[in-house]
Amino acid sequence: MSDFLEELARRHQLAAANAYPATSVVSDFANSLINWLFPEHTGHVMADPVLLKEYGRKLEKQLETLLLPMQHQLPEEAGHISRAFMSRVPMIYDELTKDANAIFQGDPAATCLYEVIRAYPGFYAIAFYRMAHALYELKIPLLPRMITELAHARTGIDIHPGAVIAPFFCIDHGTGIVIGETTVIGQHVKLYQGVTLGALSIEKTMARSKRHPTIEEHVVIYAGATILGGDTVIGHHSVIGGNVWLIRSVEPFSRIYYKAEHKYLESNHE
Ligand SMILES: CC(=O)OC[C@H](N)C(=O)O
Repeated sequence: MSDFLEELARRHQLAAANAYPATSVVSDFANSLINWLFPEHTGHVMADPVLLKEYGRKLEKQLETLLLPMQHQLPEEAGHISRAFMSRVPMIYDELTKDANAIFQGDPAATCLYEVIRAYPGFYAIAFYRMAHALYELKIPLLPRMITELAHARTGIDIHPGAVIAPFFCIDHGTGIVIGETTVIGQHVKLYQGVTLGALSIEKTMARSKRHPTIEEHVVIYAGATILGGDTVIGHHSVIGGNVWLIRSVEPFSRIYYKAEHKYLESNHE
């Protein structure tokens, strides 16, 4: 056998030893959970409380089955983690209800909550993030990242499951938003498309440090702003303008705007 094929054989053996669930199985679980909590999302309604309870049990079993192949990498037994996750679901629901309301209140174009839940990419990305964050806190490897990447692929909104985001989080439009692993966001924060809450390009050895900014409550960040660094704190009630590049902290109630160096040229030609 050629060296190349031997190399591939080693890779496949290693992959078999690190058995993670198929992406489609993870996607099915994540979407089923959202539909259980918010039937508006797909329109698949289960009004009977008995059915709802059964569905909850089914989801718990589904998560346990999904975790079983990776049991040797889990801090606790798959069934225990699955139960622990399901006990957190009411809190996830509460936070998502607040997020949906914040999106509805924050966007004059939203006609009703149903529209936000059914059609808004921001709601979908936050829902997947909140689910992934709960699994991340339970120290489950890879799975949380798979879940946020499903939302990233669908919405263009990239939220790392490690970020800590308080409720009443509003994302309007959202395409191109990036929120890094150690970001902290307070209540009632609103982000527009293309915002990056990121890290400076630093050594891999700094991986466990706080690398991403802290955004205090009631901050609005307009399209295309880039805010970087673990020591960067955006004080509460600040407004950060579009295309701003910020790698330092700003006081509460700040107004930070991008000042163009070149004026637009106006043509007099007809
Ligand atoms: C969001 C971002 O800029 O992240 C940079 C890099 N992935 C890190 O986590 O440090």
